[in-house]
Amino acid sequence: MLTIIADSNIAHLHDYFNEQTLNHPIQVISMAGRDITADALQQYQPDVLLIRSVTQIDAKLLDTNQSVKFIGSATIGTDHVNEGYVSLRGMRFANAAGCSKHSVAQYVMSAILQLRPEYWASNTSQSDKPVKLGIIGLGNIGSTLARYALDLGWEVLGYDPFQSASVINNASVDKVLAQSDVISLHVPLTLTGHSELPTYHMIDADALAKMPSTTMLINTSRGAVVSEADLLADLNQNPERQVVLDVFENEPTVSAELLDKLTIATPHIAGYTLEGKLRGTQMIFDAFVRSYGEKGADILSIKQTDLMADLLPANPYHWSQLKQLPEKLPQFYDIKADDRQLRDSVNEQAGAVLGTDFDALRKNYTLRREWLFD
Ligand SMILES: NC(=O)C1=CN([C@@H]2O[C@H](COP(=O)(O)OP(=O)(O)OC[C@H]3O[C@@H](n4cnc5c(N)ncnc54)[C@H](O)[C@@H]3O)[C@@H](O)[C@H]2O)C=CC1
Ligand SMILES: O=C(O)C(=O)[C@H](O)COP(=O)(O)O
Repeated sequence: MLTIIADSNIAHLHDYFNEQTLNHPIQVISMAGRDITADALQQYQPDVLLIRSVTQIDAKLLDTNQSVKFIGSATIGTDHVNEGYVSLRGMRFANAAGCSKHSVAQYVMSAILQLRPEYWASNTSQSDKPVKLGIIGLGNIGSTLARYALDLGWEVLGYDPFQSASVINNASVDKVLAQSDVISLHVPLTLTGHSELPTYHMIDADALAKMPSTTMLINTSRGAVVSEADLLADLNQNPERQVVLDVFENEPTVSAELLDKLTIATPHIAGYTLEGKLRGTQMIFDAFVRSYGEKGADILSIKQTDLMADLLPANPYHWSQLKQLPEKLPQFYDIKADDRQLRDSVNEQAGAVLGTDFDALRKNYTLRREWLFD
């Protein structure tokens, strides 16, 4: 019997991980990601952990455990996982790189075009001053976002010191900060000692001072990439600055003082489309199958399966159609509705959105559809 502990927010968990798909006796225990603790591991002795971003994988969770062999995170980000520790313990780890890259890029485009609809027409062929979109981090999401921007004829100013120079990786960080109309952050959260150029607080008072107050800032990466204290000070000085946050430094708690000053704020749902979440599950399922396959039939005999196509209903959302009819944007994605829900969740007494309410918004989120980029 194979025992799996899984975050109950993993989309279609039981469609993927069951005795038919795995051709093996299993028990799947699903629980809130924050409840996957050392005590839970002690109680169930799982072979496999399937998590999302809210479960910290570290010595505190695993030091006393000897049963876990595979950990799969159905997320792009891995800052919640101490990969060095996992590897030292001989456990295998997989994430879902790129799973929601279009979803996040579409969230960013929705935010920009909702706030500045005139940008639909502001392209290199129709204007001598096209929109300049600054992108920091040009991996899966940043480079996908660049494709949407270039498709609208915008200019991309991109900065990623770990990628080769290219048509989109074409600027210094200072140039991105000083010359962009909009800056969107797509870096992993990295800390001093773990990266040559850590991203923790990369947007601080110095960086904000380099950005004209007309520059919009969008953060969908991780909250701590932006210093919230410095952002608050900047917004007090430049109340006209438009700031869009999907992630927060003290997540799942969000300060009402900051929320009041943001133009759009959403509860970490930029990647929450049906496709984005399902792809995340498919990717960790595939990694699990590969991982156990390598260990040979003595552990499991697993049938390969690709359920995603079967589980997805027909998709009526085409980027090419939206470009023809920009007024349909709220039907494609009504970002303001997500913003309202977060603001309605403020607990006035606490002066904040409480963690439990933030988590509930995410758990009960109606997954959007990812537009077809054709
Ligand atoms: N809000 C949401 O719902 C979601 C948020 N995310 C976040 O977005 C992040 C980025 O995702 P991907 O693009 O798929 O990751 P990725 O790993 O494909 O790309 C990240 C890029 O950032 C670059 N980078 C690293 N340090 C940098 C620095 N100091 N300055 C500039 N660039 C730097 C890397 O070279 C890499 O090319 C994830 O790590 C995750 O934290 C991901 C999915 C959904
Ligand atoms: O993939 C990532 O990285 C993300 O930020 C996820 O979309 C976050 O979703 P949860 O794992 O917190 O459900």
